[in-house]
Amino acid sequence: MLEVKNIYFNYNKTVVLKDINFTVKTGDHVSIIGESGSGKSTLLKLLYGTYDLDQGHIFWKDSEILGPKHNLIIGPEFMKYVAQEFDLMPFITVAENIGAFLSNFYPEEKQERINELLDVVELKPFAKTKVKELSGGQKQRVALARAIAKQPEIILLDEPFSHIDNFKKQSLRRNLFKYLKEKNITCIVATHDKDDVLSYSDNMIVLHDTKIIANNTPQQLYENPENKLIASFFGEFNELKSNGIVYAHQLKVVDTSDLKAIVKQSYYKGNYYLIEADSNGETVFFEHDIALQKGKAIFLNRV
Ligand SMILES: Nc1ncnc2c1ncn2[C@@H]1O[C@H](COP(=O)(O)OP(=O)(O)OP(=O)(O)O)[C@@H](O)[C@H]1O
Repeated sequence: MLEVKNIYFNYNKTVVLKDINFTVKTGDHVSIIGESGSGKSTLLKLLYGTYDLDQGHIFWKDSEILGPKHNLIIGPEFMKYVAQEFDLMPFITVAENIGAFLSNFYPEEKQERINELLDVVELKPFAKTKVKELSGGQKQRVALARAIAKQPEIILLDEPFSHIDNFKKQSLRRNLFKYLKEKNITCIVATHDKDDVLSYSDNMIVLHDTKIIANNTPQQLYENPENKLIASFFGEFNELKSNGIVYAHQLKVVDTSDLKAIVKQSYYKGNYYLIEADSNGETVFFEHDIALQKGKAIFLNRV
């Protein structure tokens, strides 16, 4: 189990994290979300022992994770951290990068392991390509494969798919999170993407204004968003005087209701339209299967 107890941290006297407490069970996946600058990357770096804490303690099982004042080498053996700027060796191949920290003692097993990892990140065709010739997204995939090569007990991922196109992202996300679950590797992901969270995280931690403002299952937070920050992470929403926070897909056009609105704009979204409307000076968003004429009066109800 990972235990984070009452940690405080500042950069040059600017407090970034205050009174942070949470635990993660072995094998669980937890995502950390929050606005840009809310301290997600800093928290991952603290979990890795990159900096000394101002206060508090971090434990993985019985080992305390300590910063550079106490350790010559940053990052404990059982933990891997994939930063936003991945640190690869550009002049050697993809396969060599992935195998760089694997033992040469059993060459056949080493090759098998590299092949397995190339499959997880879908880079088999690039095994012999030099890393300097890869795109940003391909490099990110090499960094992910290298991080899991020696099977850590816990992995910290900072925006792991940020450089990867949508076409590859879906399958890579499935492969990677499935692989980590199968191997019982605890995983902490800092992300802006709800798709990293909804299907794959056991818990979701929300950072805001130096503190944790929510820590619950993604389903619980999605279904009962306590505030606008949480709702906005999941999608387009409204804060209605009568109904509180309501997602756009929860409002439907009906024959009559107390919520009257005038259509302002229809946005094509593929399998639906997002409609922007005005209700007594308040902007309301809802989803509809066809575009609606600007100026049309409609009534909405929460479904
Ligand atoms: N090395 C540093 N020195 C000083 N301040 C820093 C340093 N790194 C980050 N900060 C500041 O600490 C705050 C938190 O930054 P952090 O990178 O942890 O946020 P984040 O939530 O990961 O943001 P993003 O989503 O944009 O990656 C920001 O205000 C940032 O400017």
